[in-house]
Amino acid sequence: MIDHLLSLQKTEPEYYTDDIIKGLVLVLILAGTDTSAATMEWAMTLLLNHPDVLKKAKAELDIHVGKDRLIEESDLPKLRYLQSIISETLRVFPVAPLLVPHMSSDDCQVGGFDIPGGTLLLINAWAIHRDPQVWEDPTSFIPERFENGERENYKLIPFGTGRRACPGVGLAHRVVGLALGSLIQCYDWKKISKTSIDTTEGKGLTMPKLEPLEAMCKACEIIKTGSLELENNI
Ligand code: HEM
Repeated sequence: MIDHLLSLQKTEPEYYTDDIIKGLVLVLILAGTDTSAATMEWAMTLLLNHPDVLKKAKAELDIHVGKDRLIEESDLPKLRYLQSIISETLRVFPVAPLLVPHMSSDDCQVGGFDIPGGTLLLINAWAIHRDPQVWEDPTSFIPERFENGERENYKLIPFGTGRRACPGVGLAHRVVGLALGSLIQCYDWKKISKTSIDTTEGKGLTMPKLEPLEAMCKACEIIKTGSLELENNI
């Protein structure tokens, strides 16, 4: 991407100054890292609290990737259950619960309410995702709900919607999918205590867990075979 911006600098130097390029790269790092990392932490927490879901995800990986090689980005479209886990995690714990503030550029109507131009608008995605009139059993973690086509627009908006929606949505799904898939494929996971892991939300720009996740893991055989395979390919 930096290559692309630098080549644009050659054709439009008055716009693509070093400062603009630095700003673009900075915003991608700021908007893309904590959000993806926090989503991973919530996903692992939910999986540890729902071992049946974790087992089903591992079985899906066994079927579509196998035990002889590590998961690759190209496997992701086949891993529908893993994708449902990510969607369900983002539904229950959207890491940008109020999206980002928007301002109406003109007088408009939203949901029957008259909004004057210049009004600051906040969208409570967290509340929409947990609204019992919109979702059945909204506080439960049920990735299966997405297997039945539960994907209507405006019900699930962890990335916002419309022309100011998150431009990193595709990258986020790939990064979280690959990282989460790798953690599930390569390790056997366990909680550190018998009780459920606390899922209280803390405060922060991207909604963190109040208590950072602690868990135990044991490396699986695939770590050895997968690393050997990687070494041979280098
Ligand atoms: C799980 C991961 C992520 C979540 C939940 C997330 C969520 C969001 C949300 C809610 C917004 C505001 C949308 C709105 O205004 O209504 C946003 C904006 C944005 N995101 Fe993401 N994001 C994620 C990952 C990423 C990644 C990986 C990148 C790029 C590397 C990225 C880049 C951006 C940028 C540049 C904006 C500002 C867009 C604009 O104002 O036009 N995000 N994101």
